[in-house]
Amino acid sequence: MRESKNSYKSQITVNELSWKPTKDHKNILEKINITFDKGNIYGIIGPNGSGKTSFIKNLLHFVEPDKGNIMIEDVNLLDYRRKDLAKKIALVPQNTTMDSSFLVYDVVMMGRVPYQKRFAEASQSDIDIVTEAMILTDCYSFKDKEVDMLSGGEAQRVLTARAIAQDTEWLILDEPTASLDVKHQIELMESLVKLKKHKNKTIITVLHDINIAATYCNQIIMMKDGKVHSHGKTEEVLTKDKLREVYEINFEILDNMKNGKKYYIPYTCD
Ligand SMILES: Nc1ncnc2c1ncn2[C@@H]1O[C@H](COP(=O)(O)OP(=O)(O)OP(=O)(O)O)[C@@H](O)[C@H]1O
Repeated sequence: MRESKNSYKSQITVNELSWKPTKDHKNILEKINITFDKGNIYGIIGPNGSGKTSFIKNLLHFVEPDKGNIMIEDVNLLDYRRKDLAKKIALVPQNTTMDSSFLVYDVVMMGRVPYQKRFAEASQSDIDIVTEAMILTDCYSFKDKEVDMLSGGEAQRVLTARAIAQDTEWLILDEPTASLDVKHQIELMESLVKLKKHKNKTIITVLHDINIAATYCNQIIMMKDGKVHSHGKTEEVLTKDKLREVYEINFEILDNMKNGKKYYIPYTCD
């Protein structure tokens, strides 16, 4: 891993990032410039096909930029060894079905692989971290179930527990609430707030639900057509004008008396 000459920064910096899946394809991501600072919960929002998942794939080095770069704490993402990157950033993927007969407990324990020597048994610390991650995501009661027997929402919680067990400073989630019932949506988002507050994690999460983003994220990145349309503090980004420009629909914005945040109601003109 090559260190840059600059002073150490606790940031992920995305510089002029452009990406296309093949040489002849048009750009899916276009000149993205953004800095993620530690200690925040970032919500990435935007319409279908605006490039949110493609952006995340670049952040995790699943694909490589065509132009620009991504620096993680002053080191180019492309220079990280896979195992070192797995100790820095964990991912909760979108809608993954787990087609195997592994037990829930074993899948969550896979989050500890970057820290374990080959063929070594789990340490007491691994077991404690895995247990804590399962309790936080409400998976402990079905830890001995086979994962291919789980409902979509249960599977999503197991994958979240596995990412938490990876114990990284950065946690990236792609639509983590998509298949969860309303109670588990709230519980998952509250567990992310706890991870930020008590374990010093920085969260970057793709969300479709603007009200969930408004309630739990203190920073928003709003994408449209492969570009960052606007980014910054949640209430400064989630304005009627900006939301209309991006989603092509109107929004009524109310005060949410329960939590002091805003509440967003979409509506059409006719
Ligand atoms: N490997 C690929 N080959 C061709 N097109 C791709 C590829 N990956 C993404 N795209 C296209 O890039 C665009 C952005 O896709 P992406 O999945 O990043 O959007 P998204 O904002 O995450 O969408 P959604 O909200 O529907 O999940 C889409 O039009 C998609 O079809």
